[in-house]
Amino acid sequence: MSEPLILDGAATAKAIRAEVAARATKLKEAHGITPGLAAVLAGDNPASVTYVSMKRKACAKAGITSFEHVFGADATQEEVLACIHQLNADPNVHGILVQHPMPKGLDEDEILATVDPAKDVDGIGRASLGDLVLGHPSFVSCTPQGMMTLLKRYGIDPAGKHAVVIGRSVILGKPMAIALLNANATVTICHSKTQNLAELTRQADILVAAVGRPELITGEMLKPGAVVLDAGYNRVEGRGHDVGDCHFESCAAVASAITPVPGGVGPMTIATLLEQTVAAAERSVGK
Ligand SMILES: Nc1nc2c(c(=O)[nH]1)N[C@@H](CN(C=O)c1ccc(C(=O)N[C@@H](CCC(=O)O)C(=O)O)cc1)CN2
Repeated sequence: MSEPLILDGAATAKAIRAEVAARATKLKEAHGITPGLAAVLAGDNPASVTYVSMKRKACAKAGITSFEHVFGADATQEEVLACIHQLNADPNVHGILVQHPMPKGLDEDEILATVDPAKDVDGIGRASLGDLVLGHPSFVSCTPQGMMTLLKRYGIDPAGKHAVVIGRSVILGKPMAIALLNANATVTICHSKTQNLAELTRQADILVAAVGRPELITGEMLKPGAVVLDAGYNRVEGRGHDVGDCHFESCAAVASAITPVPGGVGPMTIATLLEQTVAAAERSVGK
């Protein structure tokens, strides 16, 4: 097999962030508004703290104002819901993101369902997920939408292909499977109770790994020429960077195209969040 095409999420995200910045400037000039994104973080999960900080920095570079609401791990449901209601009513906030996962004592589903769907730029509230299933225009969960954008920008059309999605989380696996279905792929979803995983992954023209298990997928589990999208972001002790769900070297030896970790799907997540925030701000002025 020849060298695979590297689906360069870092470079693609950079281009998207420049487009977002231009749209933010235009909004400011034409309507006097600056897009605003509010992040709600509860608890002290170090990865979540890092991701919120990455989002803050990306907003600053794109001309988006960021607001942060940080709660301790002992925050009550009522406190967080009151914050969401306040953000829903704030005209300077066009997008709200609730950093996942919330601490155990909080009902994340209810918190997400309280976000105004017009501001659900993270795309994981009930209304947004419902719209995705119904095929209505909606904000889509940022990682799946980022992967769909990556496929599009590299000219890879899922129509008629067999896509196998490993993982069924609300944030990744389920919305990715629906997005691929909406793009006319034939979709199989695998999860922890799936029997004979490798038998199914070997049938995939497009394989999406979104399971949170470092290097679970190896080259021998792939069909030669498969397109591999690795949405894993596992922290593994002794490795200086996040580790994907796919074993990169063995998968790259078989795949026709593959996302690296880091530098693949991760940067597309944040670029999509910015893109959906600026879109929410544009909609607020009727654009
Ligand atoms: N409310 C949300 N919570 C979570 C989401 C989400 O989209 N919305 N996704 C993940 C984590 N995440 C953003 O929150 C995220 C993960 C990874 C990256 C990223 O760019 N990773 C880099 C590597 C970074 C590093 O090693 O320092 C990469 O892959 O190149 C961005 C965002 C869970 N929670």
